[in-house]
Amino acid sequence: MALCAVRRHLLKSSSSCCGAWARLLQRGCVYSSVHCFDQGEIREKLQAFPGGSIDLLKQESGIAVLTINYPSRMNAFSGSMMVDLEERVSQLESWIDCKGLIVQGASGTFCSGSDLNAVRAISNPQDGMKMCMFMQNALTRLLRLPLISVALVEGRALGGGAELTTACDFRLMASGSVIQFVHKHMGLVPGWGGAARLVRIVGSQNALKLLGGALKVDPELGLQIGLADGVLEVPQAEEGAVTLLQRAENWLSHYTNGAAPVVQAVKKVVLSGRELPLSEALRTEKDVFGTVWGGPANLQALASKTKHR
Ligand SMILES: CC[C@@H](C(=O)O)C(=O)SCCNC(=O)CCNC(=O)[C@H](O)C(C)(C)COP(=O)(O)OP(=O)(O)OC[C@H]1O[C@@H](n2cnc3c(N)ncnc32)[C@H](O)[C@@H]1OP(=O)(O)O
Repeated sequence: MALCAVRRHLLKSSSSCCGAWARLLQRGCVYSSVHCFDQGEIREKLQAFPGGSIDLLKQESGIAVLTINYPSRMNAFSGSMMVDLEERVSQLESWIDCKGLIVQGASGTFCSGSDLNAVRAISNPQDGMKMCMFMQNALTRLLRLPLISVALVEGRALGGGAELTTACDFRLMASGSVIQFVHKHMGLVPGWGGAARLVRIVGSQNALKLLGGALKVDPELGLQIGLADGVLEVPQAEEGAVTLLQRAENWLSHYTNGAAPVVQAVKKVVLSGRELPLSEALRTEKDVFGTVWGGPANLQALASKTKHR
């Protein structure tokens, strides 16, 4: 699959100082034409299943909010929403000032996975695999964005919705929420990359239990096994109360405060440490270090001569 223009730009700009990072970005597309994957063909097929939207709000603060918006279907992913998601990820890849991202569902629930009406219509193996490859590409690129992302789980995250939570760096669960990999109940396993990412988050033993038992993960269990990074109380719906989203932004701000290039560099070095072989990860770290050493934030910190406690 030809790299989109923005990733070509990123590769060009980053390859000059960060060849390994460029290779990691290039890996952003798990599937390409060499895997008989035709992005245009599957996009067209998915567009045939309309409904809902994926809304993106980019804020001055450098924190964006991505909303899975199909309340009448408990925020299930229609085909056109899968295409929307890929387009929003492309927009985020070209957002130079990005620092953080909160992924949420509309109307008090997260996401109930694929739209079962669409699933029934593309239930043949070929189309199902193409949908999986499309979503694996999109969610891998989401996880590899040079920003710090949080899935804000309110209500239920089921099936592909549970997989979407694993494509974020962190998961915040609202009181009473549930993350459930229901795939086994449907005679399936995750297909959007959720199993591969879940093993890396909670370990293979816990992943086997969550998938094998289609266990309901509530906030307490989520914290216990490391799937949840925090629990947020659902605020009373009274005038002026701090909203759940504001609480999530406050939580995220502890990791995204500071200059955008530095926050982006933090994610890049962690990402390469997690995904690249050690020598390549070290070279990437050196290259990324070179992009911030002597940069505005570094020079300002040195000039301030404040003693950091
Ligand atoms: C790779 C993974 C991917 C795949 O294999 O393709 C999947 O994700 S498969 C889908 C996995 N998800 C599910 O199986 C969840 C199905 N939904 C439910 O279990 C329930 O709807 C709920 C989410 C637990 C909510 O239950 P409840 O509060 O009782 O509400 P309703 O069931 O009445 O739902 C309201 C409304 O929403 C429609 N809905 C809900 N989920 C989906 C969905 N995934 N696809 C399509 N439509 C969905 C539901 O049909 C209701 O609509 P109406 O009947 O028209 O009111």
